[in-house]
Amino acid sequence: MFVDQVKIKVKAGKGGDGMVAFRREKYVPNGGPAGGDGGKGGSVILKVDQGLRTLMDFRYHRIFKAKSGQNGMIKGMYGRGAEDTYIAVPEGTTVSDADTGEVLGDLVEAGQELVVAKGGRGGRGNIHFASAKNPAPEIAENGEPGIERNLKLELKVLADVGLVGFPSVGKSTLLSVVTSAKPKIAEYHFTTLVPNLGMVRLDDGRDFVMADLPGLIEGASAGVGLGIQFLRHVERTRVILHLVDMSGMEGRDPYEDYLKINAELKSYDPSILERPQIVVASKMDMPDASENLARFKEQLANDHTLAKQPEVMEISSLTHQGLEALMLRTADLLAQTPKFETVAEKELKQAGYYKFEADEAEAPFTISRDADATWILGGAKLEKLFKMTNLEHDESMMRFARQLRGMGVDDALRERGAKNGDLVRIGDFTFEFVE
Ligand SMILES: Nc1nc2c(ncn2[C@@H]2O[C@H](COP(=O)(O)OP(=O)(O)OP(=O)(O)O)[C@@H](O)[C@H]2O)c(=O)[nH]1
Repeated sequence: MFVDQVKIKVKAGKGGDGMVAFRREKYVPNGGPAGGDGGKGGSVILKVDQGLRTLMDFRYHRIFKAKSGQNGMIKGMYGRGAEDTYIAVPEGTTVSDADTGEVLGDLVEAGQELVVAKGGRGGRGNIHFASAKNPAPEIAENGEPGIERNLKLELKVLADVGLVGFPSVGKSTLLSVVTSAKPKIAEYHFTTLVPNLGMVRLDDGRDFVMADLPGLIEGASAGVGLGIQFLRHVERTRVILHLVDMSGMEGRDPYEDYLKINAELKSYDPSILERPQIVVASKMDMPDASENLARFKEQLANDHTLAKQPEVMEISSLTHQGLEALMLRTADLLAQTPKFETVAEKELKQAGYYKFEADEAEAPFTISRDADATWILGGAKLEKLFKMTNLEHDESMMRFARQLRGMGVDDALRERGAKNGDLVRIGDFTFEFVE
């Protein structure tokens, strides 16, 4: 419950290509190799931004690409590395690979970063391939391709403010008028079977997440009804708005209800009652409301069992009376109340749940055979090597052939029955097999 979820695509930048070039100096007809390396491609990095509370921004922006590195240049000059692309995510975002389901990490601290797609390494220029045997190599690597992956971001939205109160006191209605959430409202109890969550945005720029915690009835803390799930959520909220219906329509005693709800909260976790709580007198547009409220206040004042007198505010979600004042006051209380970790969060942290394994495991090469008898080579490592091969220079191609041999591709082909002159294909590039 309360999980905001979105799928995005990230693509890291390709490394810049290495260059094949030679020194051109006066009086030296054929200088040594002077092709520089390509710069590294930009990575895509997720970073916690504490100003964000939801994954809402991703509804409109789902594809993120980092820039490629610059190609190597003549005179041994390196290509410039591309800048990394940062994606701001809210605190508490869990990141997984949408295709494999593997969890890549939990972003739980301010400023925490997670590299989700590493930029490709720059290809080496021909400077690096010179040897005594081959002083003027026409070999250069292309840049390594950037990693591309589909990610699933999940956010267990933590409510800052919890609405509690008996069924039908007007919790969903209040939530719907002050937030963007649009809960169903109906005239029977337990309309809201899953907690509703909404974001309140104030004109002064402050915002907070408010949750309707319905189903809180007597016995909920003992596991009766749906209450217990919602009580668990209450645990996380920092400010509690306790709605008390002043209409008197349901023939209930508002003061009795108020005490019962507090007793439920207390038996679940006594510390909940120590958090700031505003008693919200609801449905103040109803004829008897003022009278009921006056009596309620009197009862409060005369109750000496209370540790302290609660703050009472009046609203009507129908006429919008008092709503703005209530939201401003709530934001003020939030600003004064520190965040705290729940027991579950502490346990997770102690278990060391940070993972940092965004690197792709490379599959070995694969061999298959086409209908026209062409051998097809595949596999992540092999395809990457191929992409990094500069096809314009025979020597670079020969280097690739050596790399394939080194990986055991030749042997594997021979084992499968490949003969001299058979066609072998990688991607859209075809060549002949030579034993
Ligand atoms: N007159 C009046 N009626 C209201 C007001 N707010 C809510 N109501 C009505 O009270 C009834 C119950 O409101 P809900 O918002 O569904 O109450 P709830 O506390 O969320 O109830 P549960 O989902 O059952 O826990 C509905 O018929 C609403 O139209 C108000 O400010 N004034």
